[in-house]
Amino acid sequence: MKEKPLYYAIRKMNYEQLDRFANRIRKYIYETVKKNTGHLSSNLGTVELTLALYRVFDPEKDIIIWDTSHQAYIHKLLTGRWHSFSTLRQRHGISGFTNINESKYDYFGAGHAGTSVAAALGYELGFRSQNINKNVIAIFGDGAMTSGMILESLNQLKSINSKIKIILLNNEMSISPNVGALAKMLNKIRISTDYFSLKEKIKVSLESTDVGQDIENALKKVKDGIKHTVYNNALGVFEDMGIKYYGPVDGHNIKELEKYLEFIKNYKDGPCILHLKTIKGKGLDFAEKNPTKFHGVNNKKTTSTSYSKVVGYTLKNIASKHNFIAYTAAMEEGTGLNILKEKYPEKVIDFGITEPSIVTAAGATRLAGLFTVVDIYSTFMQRAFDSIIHDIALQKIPVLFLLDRAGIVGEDGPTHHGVFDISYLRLIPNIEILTPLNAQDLANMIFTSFEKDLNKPTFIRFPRGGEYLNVDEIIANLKIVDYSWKIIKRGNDKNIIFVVGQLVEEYKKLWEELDATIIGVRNIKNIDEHILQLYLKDNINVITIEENSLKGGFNEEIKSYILKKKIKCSLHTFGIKDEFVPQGTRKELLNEFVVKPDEIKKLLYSTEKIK
Ligand SMILES: Cc1ncc(C[n+]2csc(CCOP(=O)(O)OP(=O)(O)O)c2C)c(N)n1
Ligand SMILES: CC(=O)[C@@H](O)[C@H](O)COP(=O)(O)O
Ligand SMILES: [Mg+2]
Repeated sequence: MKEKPLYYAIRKMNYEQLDRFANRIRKYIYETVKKNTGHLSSNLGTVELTLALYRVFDPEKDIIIWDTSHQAYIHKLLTGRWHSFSTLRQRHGISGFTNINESKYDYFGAGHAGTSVAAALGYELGFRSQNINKNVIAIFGDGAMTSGMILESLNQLKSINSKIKIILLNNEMSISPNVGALAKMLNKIRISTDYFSLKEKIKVSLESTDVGQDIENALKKVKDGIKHTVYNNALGVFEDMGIKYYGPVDGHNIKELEKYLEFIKNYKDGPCILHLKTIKGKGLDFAEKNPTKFHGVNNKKTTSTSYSKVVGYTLKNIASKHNFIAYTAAMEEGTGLNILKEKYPEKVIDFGITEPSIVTAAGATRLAGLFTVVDIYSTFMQRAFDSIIHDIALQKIPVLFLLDRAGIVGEDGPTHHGVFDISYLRLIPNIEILTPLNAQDLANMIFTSFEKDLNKPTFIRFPRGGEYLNVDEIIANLKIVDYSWKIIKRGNDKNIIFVVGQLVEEYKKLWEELDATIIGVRNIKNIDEHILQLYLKDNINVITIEENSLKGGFNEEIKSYILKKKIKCSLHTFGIKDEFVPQGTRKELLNEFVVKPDEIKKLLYSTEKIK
């Protein structure tokens, strides 16, 4: 049943009622993400803004574009998804991000950071050519602001005579604290305005005394200094680009927000930006104190050790012996590099959400003579495709790439599944793609890369998830390994199953059940000719299973080998068809879209299995 949007109702509320409603929203979001997983701190920081925004602007007519959109839950609640929000991030439920197929109020889908201003510009240019007059608003965080895409788009505003309205959410945080000069500049403005409100308070209580007067005078001098150096810088950056600057404004004061939103609504001379000071995690004490921990809430009470942690501990161990730099793109915690950083802060470099720049920089770091690691989620590495080809592979620079979250990620859904990397890497010459079979194998491959050094760019891909293991044992058992494929189980040689990477571990019970020979694939580009010669024969059933798109995937290596050698066998390929995988739990999606245990069994045990 279609729900009535709530944004009409909030226009009738007084400020007291709005405050109460804001609390109710916070509670609902918290209860939902606790149950379903999801993004907490960022949404707690946009409650008042979204309420004020939909009292001043009209989501029916005005084009409102949320960057990344992990903070757009309140937008969803107000635009007809209050009840269905209980299905957030579940299979067939409401997406954790904006999605144009979910609601007409979601004007642009997102999930990856930095696209909002480009999308706003595109809308504006499209409307302009059709003489349609609409407000177009882009909302992005201070973390997203430092991504190349936002900066490239801001650079265009004045020259195309844009009138878009920008809202900048400045909470000093990406997932971890923000990095870079722009973040520093914004933070300075926050401090200066905090100073102004502090000054007002002091003034009231001390004004009447002589001491009070002295402090007041001293503060005035400081204020003038700050005003000059800080405010001018802030205005400078935006206004020099031709963007009218308003702010900074308390992003949690609805009345104040409305006043400034009216300003930007009525500003018609060009592009403008409203700078808001927000608090990540606002309203829930534990989230305000630890916004990074509550950026993403995971409901799984698991004691397994994530592959990211295995990476962190392995690198930490290696760091006692090897000099190197590990680059991250704003994902220190997610990638486990925080573990390395605790002991070796100088070895971890966070450039923020700048994946292409990081890959290029890493190539040059390696040319400068230092072993270099780049640790980026598979889905975000898509942004760096040209850097990989043009800057790394073409020059054959031996950087070690760790592709975290390669495969199905689960509830984040189609924007975040890392199911294209085998395809987008397989076509690039000069590189190695490794697919460890389990946590120990992952640690060993990293260890080997350092001990033997690399002779070409090397990508190690591993999924979201982990194993029940003791990290100390993994570290104690580190050893140099080769990258050949492994016979996991010798069974019926008429059924040969090639399983790529960690699926060997995750589905080990299934492999035990099957009447088949199971081969663990640990290297995608250098196929193991020895194994293929031994096992691929006429009149057998061959199955490949990979957590990647079938187009361009590992299966194509086997297919071309079979064709080249003219082997007369049947080949069945399991992996992702030509489609985007929806959201759901990792397990349900793996069973439905990748491994499909029932189909495999049917294939092996059907009488017509060999064609
Ligand atoms: C291209 C890309 N890289 C990395 C991420 C992971 N990521 C999601 S949200 C986020 C932090 C964004 O910070 P900000 O825009 O300031 O939003 P906040 O959470 O602080 O409200 C990051 C790094 C992403 N979504 N897209
Ligand atoms: C919004 C975004 O891109 C990230 O916050 C992502 O949801 C992180 O997911 P992990 O929990 O896998 O680190
Ligand atoms: Mg932020």
